[in-house]
Amino acid sequence: MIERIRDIFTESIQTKIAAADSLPESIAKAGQIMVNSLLAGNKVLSCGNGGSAGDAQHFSSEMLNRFERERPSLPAIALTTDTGTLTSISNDYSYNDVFSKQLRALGQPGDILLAISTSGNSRNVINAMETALSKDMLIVALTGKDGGEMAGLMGQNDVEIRVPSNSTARIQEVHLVVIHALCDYIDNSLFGTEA
Ligand SMILES: O=C(CO)[C@@H](O)[C@H](O)[C@H](O)[C@H](O)COP(=O)(O)O
Ligand SMILES: [Zn+2]
Repeated sequence: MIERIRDIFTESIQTKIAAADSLPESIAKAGQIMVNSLLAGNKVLSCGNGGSAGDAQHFSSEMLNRFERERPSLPAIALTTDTGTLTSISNDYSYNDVFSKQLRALGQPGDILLAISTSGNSRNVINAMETALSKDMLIVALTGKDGGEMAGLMGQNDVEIRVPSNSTARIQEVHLVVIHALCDYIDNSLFGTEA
């Protein structure tokens, strides 16, 4: 068991090293479209299932509260948090609609959808992306594996950040680093560079 535990750390580190090689350009592009959207008075809406729901909320907390420095609150909404809305949309329509139905009400042209799925194949996240496209929002997709169906839905100005791994857990671990890198990009762009 000790060896298994060591292997988990080693795999996580190796996945992060591979991601440090392949992802910085797409993370910078995603950070810049988020900055442009925030400067235009827009916001970031985030969604995902399971561990990715936690990631969606982690991102919105860092926007609404703070990341690593004192600065004004930034506008973000996690679509994963309102149990009344989530249960009633699932009950009356379908779990596939839980994010897209909220987005139809809350999404504005120029807003960003942060769509998080390790497989790229979660139907409710895909439906949210289709709604975002129909509302002239931009999409930042955090994916893994082969990008799934989500990879085929990206518009010209959208950004997919695909973690080079086939393991859901390892992909999630890198998604968290990506989220922190996006927060760092946003804070440094909007409020000045910090060491
Ligand atoms: O956290 C984990 C496993 O590490 C799970 O909760 C995982 O997030 C769930 O199986 C999700 O439903 C997977 O969805 P997705 O990442 O493929 O979109
Ligand atoms: Zn997990």
